[in-house]
Amino acid sequence: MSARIGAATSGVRVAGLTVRHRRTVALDAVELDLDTGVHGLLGPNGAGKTSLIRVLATVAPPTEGRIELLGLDISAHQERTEVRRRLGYLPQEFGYYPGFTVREFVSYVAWLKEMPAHSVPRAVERAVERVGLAGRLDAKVKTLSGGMARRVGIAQALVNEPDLLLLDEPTAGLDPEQRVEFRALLRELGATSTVIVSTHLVEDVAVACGQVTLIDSGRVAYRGTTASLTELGGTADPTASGAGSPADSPQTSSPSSPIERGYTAALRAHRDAVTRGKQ
Ligand SMILES: Nc1ncnc2c1ncn2[C@@H]1O[C@H](COP(=O)(O)OP(=O)(O)OP(=O)(O)O)[C@@H](O)[C@H]1O
Repeated sequence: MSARIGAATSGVRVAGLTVRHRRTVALDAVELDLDTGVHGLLGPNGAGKTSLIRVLATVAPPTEGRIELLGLDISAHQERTEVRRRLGYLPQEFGYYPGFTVREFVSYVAWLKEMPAHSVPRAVERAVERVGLAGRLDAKVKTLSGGMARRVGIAQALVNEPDLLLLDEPTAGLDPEQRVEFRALLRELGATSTVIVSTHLVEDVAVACGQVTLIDSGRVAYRGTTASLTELGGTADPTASGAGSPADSPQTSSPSSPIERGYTAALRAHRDAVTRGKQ
């Protein structure tokens, strides 16, 4: 049996994770250690967030590196199968059979997760209730609005009460009221599970996440608590132009909020260190 990265039986342990898409290095020797709680994954477009979530969801293999999820080594077939039963995953774009109702679609995912048949009907109703769609259980998914379909995507990720929940841009398309409710749901889930949320909305992180990981050009640029990133923003120069083009800035309703300044300051410090290292 291969040596373990850590002794923990929960959370995420990643060592030397590299992901290449042809010649593009999407992740470059990433080290991560995440435990129970809600973890925000931030970073500019193309930073490598989706590549990371896809590898953690076991839908894409790493090019190099070791990954332990819930104490299990996902390079081993049996352990990977066990992890898949216990994780929930919302991809950035998810597909469904057009003829499925919400109930049928979420039940289908429960079946894929090999949940005991007797527990499925109640689990499906509970997951759909949690995303505020109880009244639409028997509606066809294709008849729902984009935001509602996104919530169905969140429901399918929750149906097995996962120990590890991976959400790629879950709030994209949600209206403000739904976003507020969803962030409360995230906090509730993070009390007992490891939840990783990739988002462009700094408010998602500020309100729902205890910890932040900032990725830039495939590397971890910052790891810390949401409070420490906000604090970093409190000491940063609010007039500083930041880490680069406006596309580097996360979306926020308050462009000069302390956490956004913290994001920009952390990114700039990381890039300065990378430049110094090259000199
Ligand atoms: N299938 C692919 N083939 C080639 N390159 C890819 C592929 N998928 C991703 N990439 C590249 O890998 C890098 C990381 O992409 P990734 O989608 O992981 O970033 P991201 O942080 O999720 O971006 P965004 O915030 O825009 O969703 C980018 O340079 C991207 O162009």
